[in-house]
Amino acid sequence: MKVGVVGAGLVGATAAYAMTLRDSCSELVLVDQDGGRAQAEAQDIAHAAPISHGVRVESGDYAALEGSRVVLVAAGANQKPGEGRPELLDRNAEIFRQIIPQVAACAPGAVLLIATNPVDALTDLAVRLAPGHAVMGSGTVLDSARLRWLIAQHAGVDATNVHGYVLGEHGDSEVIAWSSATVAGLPVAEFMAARGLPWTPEIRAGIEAGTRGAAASIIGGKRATYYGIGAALARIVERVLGDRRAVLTVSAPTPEYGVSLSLPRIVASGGIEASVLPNLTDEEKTALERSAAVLRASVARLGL
Ligand SMILES: NC(=O)C1=CN([C@@H]2O[C@H](COP(=O)(O)OP(=O)(O)OC[C@H]3O[C@@H](n4cnc5c(N)ncnc54)[C@H](O)[C@@H]3O)[C@@H](O)[C@H]2O)C=CC1
Ligand SMILES: CC(=O)C(=O)O
Repeated sequence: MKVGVVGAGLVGATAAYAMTLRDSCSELVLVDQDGGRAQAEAQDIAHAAPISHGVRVESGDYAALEGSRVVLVAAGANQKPGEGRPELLDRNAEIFRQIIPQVAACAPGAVLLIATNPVDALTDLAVRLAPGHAVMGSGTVLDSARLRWLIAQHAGVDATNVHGYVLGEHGDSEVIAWSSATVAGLPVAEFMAARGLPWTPEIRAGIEAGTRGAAASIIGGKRATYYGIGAALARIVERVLGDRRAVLTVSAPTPEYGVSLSLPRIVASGGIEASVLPNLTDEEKTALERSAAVLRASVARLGL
């Protein structure tokens, strides 16, 4: 159960660390254009192996990806404070044109998991650059976790007992599917009423803003986000390796919308087995159309 990580920066290394501590795989290989960094990160993470699950952690070149069941791609520029994800598109697309064909050649049969931003457009690009590979982007798995955490904070319950999906773009146009969000199996408003907790349009708007603005807020404070995404990536990898058929809001080409975006998807060993569109209100459907239009414009810039 070998996993490759291309891009051993904050996100790639944190995901590798999360996979090591969670026993997500048996072997990890870190690849980066900065070979010294990949080697140092692999060594540092490997020191956690004897006191966790014994995962073998190494660094290498592209050829070392051979035999990987999943290759996580987290190489490329991240946002500076005040910068948006779309501003990374041209720089990171150029990097993808260099690295994805090498990944595809060296790890035939691997599922490619894209984390680099803007993740939806780069998922579309990776699909074109790695024909025959199953490709998915981390999409709104992180945003859905942020939403669930914020609702849980207000509801006063364990965040794992909150369910809810963020759909569409991993970015400003993302859609919070309130109509299908639940706490302890109840629609959010019903749970709050049952517990005597306030649930006003202002509280809901605050949770939406907290979900959508989380990355900017964290980047403003410490220049990058990596723990939440590291855990999200480890979770996705585990679900693929274990053929778990977990429902995760990963990003993938979506014919109905003509672009890669996030919907709840059943994730199995071969990648995405099926997509499930929750029942949406008319307002949510319109917002999802709008999000898809934003993404189509972004992909058009790449000439795809
Ligand atoms: N999908 C999501 O939810 C999230 C995505 N990200 C994205 O992940 C990406 C990585 O972010 P960080 O790890 O913080 O950046 P970082 O700067 O810490 O790491 C990036 C790594 O990519 C490597 N790299 C650059 N060009 C390369 C090439 N041609 N070949 C191989 N390696 C190359 C660099 O040497 C560096 O080690 C960014 O695009 C960021 O926006 C970050 C957080 C969440
Ligand atoms: C950086 C980024 O995409 C995030 O933390 O959501």
